[in-house]
Amino acid sequence: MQKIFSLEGKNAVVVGGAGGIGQAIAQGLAEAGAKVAIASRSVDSLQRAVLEIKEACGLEVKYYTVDAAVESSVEALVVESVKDFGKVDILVNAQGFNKKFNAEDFPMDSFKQMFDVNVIGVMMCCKHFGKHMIQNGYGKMVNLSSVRGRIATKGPGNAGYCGTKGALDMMTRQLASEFGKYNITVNAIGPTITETPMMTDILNSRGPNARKDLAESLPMKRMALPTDCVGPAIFLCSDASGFVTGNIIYPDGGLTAIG
Ligand SMILES: NC(=O)C1=CN([C@@H]2O[C@H](COP(=O)(O)OP(=O)(O)OC[C@H]3O[C@@H](n4cnc5c(N)ncnc54)[C@H](O)[C@@H]3O)[C@@H](O)[C@H]2O)C=CC1
Ligand SMILES: O=C(O)C(=O)C[C@H](O)C(=O)CO
Repeated sequence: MQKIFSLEGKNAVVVGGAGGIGQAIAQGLAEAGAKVAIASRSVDSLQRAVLEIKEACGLEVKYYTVDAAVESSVEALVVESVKDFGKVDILVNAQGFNKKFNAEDFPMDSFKQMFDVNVIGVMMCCKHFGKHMIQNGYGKMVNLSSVRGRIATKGPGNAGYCGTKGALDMMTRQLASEFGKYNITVNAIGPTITETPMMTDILNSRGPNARKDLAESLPMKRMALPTDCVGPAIFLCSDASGFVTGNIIYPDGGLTAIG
């Protein structure tokens, strides 16, 4: 691997790293040379992910439990990971979920829960890891947004999710604006629908042709995989992106080009 893409000597925490896109990114960062920890709510899923990463690439990753929607839990994650690693250079926020309801029936508690995790949870991680990175004079933050932060769905149900990802995009730009002077970059990755646990039920509910139709609708004529986010993540976590901040990269098979 070219040296500017190497993550040797860097320590990374991937929140929401026990499955789906976060787990793929955690493995990718480890393979690029970083020491990696994944953080999520369930010990079982964390231990399963640690094992899967070890089996896939032979590398060990640490794990921490965190509820990223609870500020004291995020503060504890920062304290623990800094104690274990000495410093944290890279933060990936891959936590998030989607609950779909028609707008006219949207239960407001579900709407708020999405904001608690997808926006406020990300802000709390950027805030508390940000304090630590400011002291270190170095940091790379990557937030998992979505094409849904930029283009709405044709069908109903996504008012809450689109709202959270649009807010996340703008928050990412503002954090980039504030943290730039501390040598901290803040960027986002905006995938299109990707085959992960978050999307399984949604895709199954759309019938047997859902995946084929989805693939056909994209210029690149295939469905997105969690690994499609790995290259963008390594770029945004490495010195290769030294002067890139406040940006969103779309591993979307061309959807936003035609959307
Ligand atoms: N799968 C997809 O089609 C797309 C996903 N995304 C975004 O990518 C990110 C990852 O999504 P997926 O891998 O698909 O989902 P996933 O459900 O496979 O993974 C999300 C992870 O976040 C964790 N998490 C949720 N709430 C948390 C909390 N309060 N504290 C700590 N961890 C929490 C979950 O336990 C899970 O491990 C999310 O932000 C999602 O919105 C964006 C575009 C497309
Ligand atoms: O686009 C949809 O339909 C969705 O369900 C949104 C997904 O949850 C998503 O994250 C696509 O980016």
